[in-house]
Amino acid sequence: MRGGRHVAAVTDATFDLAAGECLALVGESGCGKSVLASALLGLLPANAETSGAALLDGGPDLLTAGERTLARTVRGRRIGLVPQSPAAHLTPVRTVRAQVEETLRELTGVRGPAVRPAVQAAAGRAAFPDDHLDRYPHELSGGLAQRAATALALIGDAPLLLADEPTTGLDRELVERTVDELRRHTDGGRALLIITHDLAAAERIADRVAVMYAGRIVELTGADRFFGRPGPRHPYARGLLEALPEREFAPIPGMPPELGDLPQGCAFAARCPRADAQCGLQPPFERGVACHHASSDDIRRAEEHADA
Ligand SMILES: Nc1ncnc2c1ncn2[C@@H]1O[C@H](COP(=O)(O)OP(=O)(O)OP(=O)(O)O)[C@@H](O)[C@H]1O
Ligand code: NI
Repeated sequence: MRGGRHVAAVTDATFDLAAGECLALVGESGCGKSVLASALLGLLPANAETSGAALLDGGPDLLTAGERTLARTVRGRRIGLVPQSPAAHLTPVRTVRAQVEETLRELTGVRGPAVRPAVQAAAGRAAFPDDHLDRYPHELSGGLAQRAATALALIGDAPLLLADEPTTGLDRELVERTVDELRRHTDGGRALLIITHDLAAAERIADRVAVMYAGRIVELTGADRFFGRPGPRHPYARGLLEALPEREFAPIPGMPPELGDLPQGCAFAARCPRADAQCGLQPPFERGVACHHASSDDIRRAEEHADA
């Protein structure tokens, strides 16, 4: 950034995603979720730098692949994207129908009289109403723009679908419908990375959950363990769950640190009830969690279970 300042938007993110699997990426606003997803598609802003590698099914490294490769063979075909701000990604001067038609022609080869029913089918997958297909993006509510973007992203049946907050602006019933449709995407061995603030949606859809905090994945675990027993091991991940209205409804005190000014050690220490001197060192990510106290927590929780 200006003045030589750097923002560590994503650091040491390591994960895999198997065919047929859904991974939910959660964490509070600004922790780097969208940057992580954008990096996989070569859609980072021009001032961004990456290192490391991202491999999809033996293809080229997505982080170093050229714009031509990404545009011709990756985006839409190998990796679908439901963008976080659909209104900004839809082409403003063309109707939803025109955009769905173009995507269908490009990705499925459908032609002639088959196009019209194919457009309706594609719209229907994302619960986009037929009678709004001839509208322009600016004529849509936020929720409808979201559904149009989801319909477009599903068309290619790409082996990997990235869905960045795909349920923003939808009511609960539509959230569940959308989430179930996205889950169906994983049938037949396709993978789904869903980014969401909505832990109920994550619980409904995910096989595994990755929790990000201040640019790092701090916990990565099975959804059953995360939402059920024994629960998350990282204090931040536990705090996220406890903040839910249907649980403790207790917000995590304090604010996340500035990504341009991160502490040396654990970035959550300043807000963490368990923090001690050890936390001045960056905890390694080991066995699914980055916390110096995770293993003592496991023991304590096991003891509590035994008592109960
Ligand atoms: N190219 C850039 N230059 C400067 N800062 C950037 C750049 N890209 C991302 N950031 C910063 O990195 C941080 C992470 O952003 P990101 O959009 O990934 O968060 P997020 O987890 O998706 O949040 P939200 O839940 O609000 O969508 C933000 O603070 C953002 O301002
Ligand atoms: Ni985001």
